[in-house]
Order: sequence, then C-alpha cells, then structure tokens
Amino acid sequence: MKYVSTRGEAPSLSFEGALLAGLARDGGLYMPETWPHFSEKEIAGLAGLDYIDVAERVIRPFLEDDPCLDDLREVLEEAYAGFDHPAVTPLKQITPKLWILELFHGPTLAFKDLAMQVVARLMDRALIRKGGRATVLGATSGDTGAAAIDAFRGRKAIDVVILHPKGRVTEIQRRQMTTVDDPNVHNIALEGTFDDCQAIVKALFNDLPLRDRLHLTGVNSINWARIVAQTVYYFTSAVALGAPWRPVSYTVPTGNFGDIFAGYVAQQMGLPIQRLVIATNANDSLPRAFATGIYEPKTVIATSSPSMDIQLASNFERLMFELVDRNVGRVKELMTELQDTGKLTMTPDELTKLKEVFGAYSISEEETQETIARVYRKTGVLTDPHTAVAIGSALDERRALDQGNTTTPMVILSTADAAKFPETVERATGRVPEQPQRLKDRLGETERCTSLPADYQTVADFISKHSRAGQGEEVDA
Ligand SMILES: Cc1ncc(COP(=O)(O)O)c(C=O)c1O
Ligand SMILES: N[C@@H](CCOP(=O)(O)O)C(=O)O
Repeated sequence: MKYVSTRGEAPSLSFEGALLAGLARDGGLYMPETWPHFSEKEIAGLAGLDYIDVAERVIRPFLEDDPCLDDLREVLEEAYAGFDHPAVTPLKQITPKLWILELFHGPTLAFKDLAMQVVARLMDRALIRKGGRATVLGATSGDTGAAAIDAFRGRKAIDVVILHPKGRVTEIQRRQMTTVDDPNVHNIALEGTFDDCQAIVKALFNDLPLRDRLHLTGVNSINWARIVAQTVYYFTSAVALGAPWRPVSYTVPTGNFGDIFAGYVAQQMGLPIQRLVIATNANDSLPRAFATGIYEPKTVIATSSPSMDIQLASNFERLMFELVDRNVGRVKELMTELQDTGKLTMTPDELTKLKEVFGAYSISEEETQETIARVYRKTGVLTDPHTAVAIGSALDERRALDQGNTTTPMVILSTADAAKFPETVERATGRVPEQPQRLKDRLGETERCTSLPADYQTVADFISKHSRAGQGEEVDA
C-alpha cells in the first residue's frame, strides 16, 4: 500500500515512511492510495472476535508489503495489555436506540490511548530497524499530550516534545503531562490557544532543514497511523450491533476531525455506516460550514470541554481531498484560500456531498451541563463533558432528521473518563468522579514544564536545544 499527499507534491511513501514522516513535505496529509474493501462476509467474520483480532484484520491491509506488518500482532498485544476492560472498548446501551462506546479504558483515560499505544510501538520498532533517532512533536488541547507522553516515555531513540495552551487544559490533564520525569519528555506551555500550538507544530514540519536535522515526526492525527488505529472500534461496535446486515450511525465529539474521519475510513472500507454526526462545543467552525458552505475558523473559545477547543481542524483537509475526488489541484486551491483569506468556500456540489453522510451540531455550555446532570439523574453515570456534547448532538440530529422512527442504532463515542474533568462534572451533578487507580499511579508531585510565547523561533530554539537527534547523539543498542 502506498500513501499519497493531499496536496500532491510530496513523494508517495510506504506505511512506515508515512508513520515516520507525520506531515507530508508539501504541507499536506498522507492518505492511502486506495481504500481496502471488506466484503459482507469478511465483516460478518469479525463477530465474536476479541479486540486485538479485529484490530489485526482491520489494520493489516494498510500495512501490505510493509516492514511494520511483521510487528503488528505483537504491537497490538502489548498496546492493549494495559487497558482496564477485557473488551478494550465496551459498548453500553443507554436508551432503546442509543449506545455509548467507551473509549477511555487506556492508561490516560481518553480515546487517544487506543491509537497512541500502537503508534509509539510501531515507531520505536521502525527506528530501531533503521538505527536512527527521532523527535516526536505534538500539539495538545489536553489528551493527545498525556497519551503521547505515556506511550513514548523512556524510549531510547525518541525525544517527545508536547505543546499545550497555557492555562487552557484541566489541572489533571496538565499534571498527567508535566509530572512525568523521564528525561526524554519535554513540555511546553504555550501562551496561546490549541490552534496556535498546532500552527507552530505545522510550521516546524514545513521548515525542511530543521525537520531533517531534528528528524521530526508527529503524533497528532495528522499522522495517518493514528487514524488507521482509530478505525478499529467502529468495526467492533458496528458488528456487535448487527453489521454488515444492519446499518449503524455514529456521533463523535469533534475537535481536530481525526476520530470522525476514522469513521469515514471505516465506511469507505465497506462498513455500513449511515450517518456520521459531528459534535462540537461553542467552537463551531464545522457546523457553520455546513450551514453556509464556508469554513471559516475563528478565535478559539474556552469551554468546559477543553479538548475540543479547536477551530482549525487539521483532518478536514483529508475530507476535502475525498469530496473533490482526490483532485489535488482543487485541494491546494482550497488550502491556499484558507491560508490567505482565513476561509475556504465549498461549491454547492461539494457541500451537498458532505451533507449526504455528515451532520454537524454545536452544543452550548448550558446544554452540556444539563446533559451531564440529566444522564446522572436517569442512570447514575457520571459523563465527561465531551461525551455530553456528543449526546446533545445525537439528540439534535434525531430531531433535525425527524428520525423518531428510525431503526438504525446511534453509537455515541465516549472519548474521556469523567475523572479527567472533576470540576465540570461536580458543578453539574454535585458529585466528584472517583479517580481510577491507574490515574492516581501516574500523577507525580513535581511538575516540569517550560512556558514560552507563541513565537515560532523561540519554540524552534527550545526544541533544537533539547532534541538529541539534532545533536547527533548515538542510540545505545
Ligand atoms: C476527550 C476528547 N474528545 C474529543 C476530541 C476530539 O477528537 P478529534 O480531534 O479526533 O476530533 C478530543 C481531542 O481531539 C478529546 O481529547
Ligand atoms: N483534542 C486533542 C487535540 C489534538 O488532536 P489529535 O487527535 O489530532 O492529536 C488533544 O486532546 O490534544
């Protein structure tokens, strides 16, 4: 399988190449040249398998003829050994037509662990094979950073540098990152928003001499390997609900558009997904684009679902690539318009195609609070605010499409444990969620973090100073 850039000007790469590259050298995102397709029989054959077996079958075609394929089974077994639920991603029914897919049973209590634990191991093994070092970069609004630090801490050939927006993540999210004392972990609290963090990370990748000198690679969902590992739980959950014989819809709390794009990938692979519902908080650039055809990210608004405080969603570029039938000229035109004018205008046809599968909603702070409170009153379950945004959006979708009588199950992706957001959950319910032992075990006392202004050169200098790849240090065997 080969991987091509959404902007068409970077060389095509193998899976291993795309894994180690992160962002393409022309500023685009890697995509598989073709979609692997599963027949109804193959999908039906996933029923009853455990998570690792399904993961192996779903991921395998993306690694065809790649050296990473030899590592896959062992990597999956190691990656999910640390999850605290035997099903890895348990599916729970909350009403006759609504299900919750719990994606927070990994070490850092957010869905990011499901892909990060796999990606870190694949990267580590690829680097050992090649005998090189890398500097792993990540921008985080709270969860990617913790997951990346947990997955990469202590790895010999890799330094990990995570940028988070100063004061805009919860205390627990911050301490999950900053109390890790391994010397290969570096935290930057950037004076800005998540969008500023991500813009600097992308600018570092686009600085090709620096990128080559520091052997930069990325672990945000701009990295294709993240997306492919996230497609697995769409398969496990859809099959549990009757796929391939019965269609399933999903509502996904959305920020950088990686998780919902993984649902789109599963659909392209043959999974009968009827609707993909984008759930956002007050950072509503996607629902506005659905209403107007104009995607115009504005200034990030701080909310009680901080991991989704994102306006500029990186993976929207992957969807545009698909919507324009992989016409890289059109993608470049749209991305140039976005960069030069701050907005991107879809044609009526492109917008119609988008709406055929996707819906998009924005949930206010009040609705988020009310949803957490209502779910607690009715079920006794404490819900994290990101999941609450998705529950609100799923109900809006049902109302908007008048689907009261639909028989299609709606699965809501529950992307974090309520324990990561204790203040918000307590405000809504009067109860403080209990901290799972694996969280307590990981939170240290002493914080290590450097505050930096949102200035490209200052960040580049910091990373150059701390990256061992940039200093040509040998890796001990
Ligand atoms: C808890 C949580 N929910 C939802 C999201 C949104 O996911 P995505 O960025 O893949 O759209 C994030 C972060 O991205 C998150 O951390
Ligand atoms: N919400 C994320 C933001 C980055 O998303 P990613 O999936 O592209 O890594 C976070 O918690 O950091």
